[in-house]
Formats: sequence, structure tokens, C-alpha cells
Amino acid sequence: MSQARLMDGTALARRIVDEAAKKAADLTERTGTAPCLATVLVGEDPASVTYVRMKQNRCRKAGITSRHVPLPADTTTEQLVGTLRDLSADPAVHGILLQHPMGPHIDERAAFEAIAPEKDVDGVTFASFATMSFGLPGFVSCTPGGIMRLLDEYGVDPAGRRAVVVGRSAILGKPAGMLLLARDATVTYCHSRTADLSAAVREADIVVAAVGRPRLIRGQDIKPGAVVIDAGYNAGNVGDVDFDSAVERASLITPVPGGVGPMTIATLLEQTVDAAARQLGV
Ligand SMILES: Nc1nc2c(c(=O)[nH]1)N[C@@H](CN(C=O)c1ccc(C(=O)N[C@@H](CCC(=O)O)C(=O)O)cc1)CN2
Repeated sequence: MSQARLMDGTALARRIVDEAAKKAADLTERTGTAPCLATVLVGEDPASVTYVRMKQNRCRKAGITSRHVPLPADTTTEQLVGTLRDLSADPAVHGILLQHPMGPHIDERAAFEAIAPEKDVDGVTFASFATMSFGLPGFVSCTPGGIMRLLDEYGVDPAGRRAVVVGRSAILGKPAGMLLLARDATVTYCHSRTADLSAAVREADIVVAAVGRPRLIRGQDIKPGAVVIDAGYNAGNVGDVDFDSAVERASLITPVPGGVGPMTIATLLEQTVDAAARQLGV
């Protein structure tokens, strides 16, 4: 079998960001207010610092203001919830991003739920999960939303296909599976307690790897012709899929870097501009 075609997230993300930048400029001209994203970071985890910086840089280039709120690592859930409620009530802020992961002492769900649904541009609240799961308009979780855009861009219709999602995190695996289900895929979730991961993956027409275990998914388990989406973020820009072996079996595959990652940030920017437009009444 020939090698898989690469799904170029960098190129698609660039187009989405260019479009968001045009909308941001138009909005700023019409209202005198630029879209504003608040970025909240608890602690100084080096990867999280990098991701937040990347988001701020892309915002700046797209004409979106960002307001950074760094909090010490020992911030309590109550203090974090207070900060997020303040940002939710601040009319100058249109979108809120709470960088994940936070320290184990933080009640992550309580924090996410302190974000006003109309500012939940990262798609992390229960309200966003519900609209996403029913395929209704609303904010999607950014990486899963980016994955669906990539599938559409490369002509992959999930309807009737068997999709296997490896991972069940609140911001990645779970919403990715729900978005695929909303598009009529037959979805199986695999996780740390799955008895035979290889057997499940071998059945998949679409594999979404979102577990944070470097090169966990090997080419030998990929069904020939499957679509492979690698949403794993591991140190050193290594994905959850063993690319070199998977590329020999898949029909389409996302690289790391240059696949799902850029789509995450593009989706965030796009949703921030949409949130601002709605809040500014345009
Ligand atoms: N609140 C959130 N937290 C986290 C999310 C999220 O969507 N919301 N996702 C990940 C990390 N992440 C964004 O936060 C992220 C990771 C990677 C990239 C990216 O573009 N990576 C590039 C490579 C970057 C490099 O060269 O260093 C790529 O894949 O091409 C963007 C966003 C966890 N936390």
C-alpha cells in the first residue's frame, strides 16, 4: 500500500486565522472595540507557558487583544473561581481561556463552570459540551473542533464509519467522540481500563489518539486505509501515534507537529472573534 496523505493543519489553520483576522478588523472598525481574550494560567508549567504564549502571539497578529492573568501555583479553587467570575462579568473581556492542566489541588470542573457560557471560547463548560454533543450551535472544545475541520477539509465524512477515540479527557477525548457521534459515526472510546486496545483500534476507520502516551498507537494496529488523527501532546513534539509505521497503513494522517496543534489555536481565535461579535451586538 502507498503512504498516507498528510493532513496539513498548518495550512488550514492559517486560512482560518486569516479569516478571523479580517472579521476582527471589521468588528474593531464598526464598534471601536477589538475582540479580547483573557488567558488564565495557574503556575508555571513550561509547556503551558509556551502554549499560552503561542495563543497570545497569534491573537496579536490577528488583531485580538489578550489580557494575561498569571496566578501562582498555590492558587486555591476558590480564588481561581473568583478570578474567572470577575472576568466573566467584565464587559471588556469577550473570551476566557483557562489553560489546562492545573495543579491536582484544583477542582477543575468548578473552575471551568465559573466561565460564563457566552465567553467559553475554549468549549470547556457543561453548557458547551451539551450543545456540542447535540450538534447545536455553540462553542466547541478547540482541539476536537479543529479535528472535525480537518476531516471536512480532506473530505472524510464520519457518517457510518467506525471511529475509535483513545482517551477520555474532558477537553479532548470525550468531546472528540461526541462531535463524531453528532456526525453519525459509530464511536468507541478506549482508555486505561480498555482490555484490548489493539483489537479496538484494528476495527477503526477513523482513529483519534488523544491520550498523551508517546507513540502508543502502532502501525500494525491501523486498519489499512484508515484515517489517523494524532491529537497527542507529548514532550519533544511527539504524538500518540508511531508516525513512521502508521503512515504505511493509513490513507490520511495528521503529522506532529503541523497537524492538530495549529488547528487548536485557530479554533480558539475564530471562536473569540465570534464571541466578541455576539457580545458587541454585530
Ligand atoms: N485550556 C486548554 N488547555 C489545553 C488545550 C486546550 O485546547 N485548551 N490543548 C493542549 C495544549 N495546547 C493548547 O493549549 C496546544 C498544544 C500544541 C499546539 C501546537 O500548535 N503545537 C504545534 C507545535 C508547537 C511547537 O513547535 O512547539 C504543532 O502541533 O504543530 C497548540 C496548542 C493542552 N492544554
